[in-house]
Amino acid sequence: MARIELKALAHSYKPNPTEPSDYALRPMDMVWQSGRAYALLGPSGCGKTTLLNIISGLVTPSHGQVLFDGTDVTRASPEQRNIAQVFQFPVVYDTMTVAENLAFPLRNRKLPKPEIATRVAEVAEMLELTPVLKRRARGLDADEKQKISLGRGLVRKDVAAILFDEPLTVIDPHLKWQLRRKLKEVHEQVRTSLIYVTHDQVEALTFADEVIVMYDGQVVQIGTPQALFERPAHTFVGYFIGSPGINLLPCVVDQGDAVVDGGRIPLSAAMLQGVAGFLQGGAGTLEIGIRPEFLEIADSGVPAAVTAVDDLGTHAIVTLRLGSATVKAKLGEDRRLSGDTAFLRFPPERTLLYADSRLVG
Ligand SMILES: Nc1ncnc2c1ncn2[C@@H]1O[C@H](COP(=O)(O)OP(=O)(O)OP(=O)(O)O)[C@@H](O)[C@H]1O
Repeated sequence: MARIELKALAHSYKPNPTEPSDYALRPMDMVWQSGRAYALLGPSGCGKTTLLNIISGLVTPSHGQVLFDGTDVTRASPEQRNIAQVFQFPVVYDTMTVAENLAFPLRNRKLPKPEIATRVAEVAEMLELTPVLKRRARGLDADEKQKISLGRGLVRKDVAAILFDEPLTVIDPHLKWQLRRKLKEVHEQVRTSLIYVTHDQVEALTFADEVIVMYDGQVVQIGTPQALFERPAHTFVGYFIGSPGINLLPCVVDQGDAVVDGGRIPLSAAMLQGVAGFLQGGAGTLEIGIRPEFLEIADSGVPAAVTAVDDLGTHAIVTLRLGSATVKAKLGEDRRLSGDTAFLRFPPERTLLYADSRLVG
């Protein structure tokens, strides 16, 4: 397995890019540590597949370098980089048995037969394919075929990294959860470097040691699932991760408070210090961010009109109107609301400030 480094990497599919919007990937520097599981998360079109294909060698970047353990592989093929890949749709040989399919990458590398047999048995066991090992792939359903693809990705121990491009898309929803857990377990056993592309936050958060969130051709945050939830570095991360997403309220800063439409929210010294330079610039957008989980309904505070309460059994989502903005609060089942007006408290340690979409302080 390899430590993967991207140096001043950018990519445009256009021959003469000039505008930032001409780039599928904007300039980035990044290090992927050996042996970790990364999820590449973002909406459709943000550049995930382009980045994955640059790491694998299927696409040569228009700018910058890719290094594997310090060696420049920018122009090397996937075979030369020693990468295993699992795609969205199963890649299996229908006329071969499941065991032959799993053995294929090892036979290609001319491993001794006993070693191949042992490894195939191990991987089949991990993915619960043992009962069908002797069956031809042709007769199997899409779920089992994709498990074979996953197995072929996992079977070689000597790969630099295994790259997955939305591998669970074709899998039946009730099996997805199980396979995701399985992949995590397998990773804990093999500790190969894994990069897993998905647009599904649950998939990313349950699978990865670290999640890389992409938006509009840029990496906007790299962090543990907890960090992405508690301190989104960009408003997009706050909105994309969590359900419902983060509340964002346009504000101005006045005498140490954020003034929102409807009330004042005290800011910490660190936030005020962080935002000072931005305020001197005089232009741009400031927003208060708070997760629905952390917004409190108290006996006093910023008044807001309750517009809806959705009782979801274990908790309720309360929708409130604050000036011209709408906010949501997640309440435990022990909390009850009385009346049409609620008072909102913004706990300082949970309240975030964003300047032009970037976290301040
Ligand atoms: N071969 C190509 N030629 C030209 N433009 C491309 C090509 N492949 C991707 N793009 C463009 O590059 C941008 C990033 O696409 P990419 O497929 O990397 O995003 P993604 O995040 O993987 O999206 P999805 O989840 O839909 O696959 C998009 O605007 C897309 O239209």
